[in-house]
Amino acid sequence: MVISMKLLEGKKVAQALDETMTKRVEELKKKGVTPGLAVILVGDNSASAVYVRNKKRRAEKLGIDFQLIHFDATVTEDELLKKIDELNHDENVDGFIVQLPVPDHIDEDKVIEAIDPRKDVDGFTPISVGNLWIGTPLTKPATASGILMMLDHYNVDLDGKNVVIVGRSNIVGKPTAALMLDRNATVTITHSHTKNLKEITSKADVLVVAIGKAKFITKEYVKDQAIVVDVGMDRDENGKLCGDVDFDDVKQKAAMMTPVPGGVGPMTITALVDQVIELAEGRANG
Ligand SMILES: Nc1nc(=O)c2c([nH]1)NC[C@@H]1CN(c3ccc(C(=O)N[C@@H](CCC(=O)O)C(=O)O)cc3)C=[N+]21
Repeated sequence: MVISMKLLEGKKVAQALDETMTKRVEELKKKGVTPGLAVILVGDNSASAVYVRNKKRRAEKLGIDFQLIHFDATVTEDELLKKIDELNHDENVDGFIVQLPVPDHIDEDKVIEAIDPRKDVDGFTPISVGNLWIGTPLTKPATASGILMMLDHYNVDLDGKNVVIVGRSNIVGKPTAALMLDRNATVTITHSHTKNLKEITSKADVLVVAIGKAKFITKEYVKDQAIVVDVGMDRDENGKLCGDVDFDDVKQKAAMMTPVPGGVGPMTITALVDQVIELAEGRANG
């Protein structure tokens, strides 16, 4: 059997987009503005540490001023809120994020609500979410935005397409639905209580999977010649990084697919730094 599936290589797309973003940063620096990104990391979740390291590497490669604020897992909610208030008022920080998850003794909603929506480069505050859904986004959640940037790069037209999203999280499923609706796709969000999941996913022209279950999606879930976007960051039975999609099984059927790693992950970071540069451009233009 000949497999003609096209790989959606997020890593390569990210590298290509880095070139234009580097030029934008250079232009800003000529105007005396250096884009600033800060990341607050609480505790030492090893996956978070890897993601944050990747963000730092990409930001610095582009000439963005990157600041990591690393708190011990025992930090109090008040100390964290104080730091957020400081960053809200720091003129050199165009945007910042609080890397999730935060430890259980900290109220995640309270922390997110404390972020100034104008600096919310994650797009997680209630104001940001509201603006996203009425079609006037201030900022866009990075993973959702990164997926769109990647599909655009490969000229995937979403207009009128049947999109099925597996997973209803605030950080991936819901914002991806909002952005794809805006592109005139017909969007269905499925989740752990969905009945007959296979029947629904196998009608998808574009299937986006963000459930955090290693290799859950096998070819029975996928329509012939579908486009499959895998947001999972899981570990397989050998401890190796893999996605929510059983890549080797599904590749016989899909027209296009993202690998893990090297797919959505690098695009998430691209979307984040793009957002920071955009805010800095707003600052430079008064
Ligand atoms: N406030 C907040 N904002 C986020 O955007 C956010 C977050 N919290 N918490 C966790 C998720 C996850 N996330 C990833 C970022 C980069 C990779 C990434 O670089 N992945 C590489 C490989 C990573 C590895 O080697 O483990 C790849 O797919 O090729 C993955 C996942 C951002 N998230």
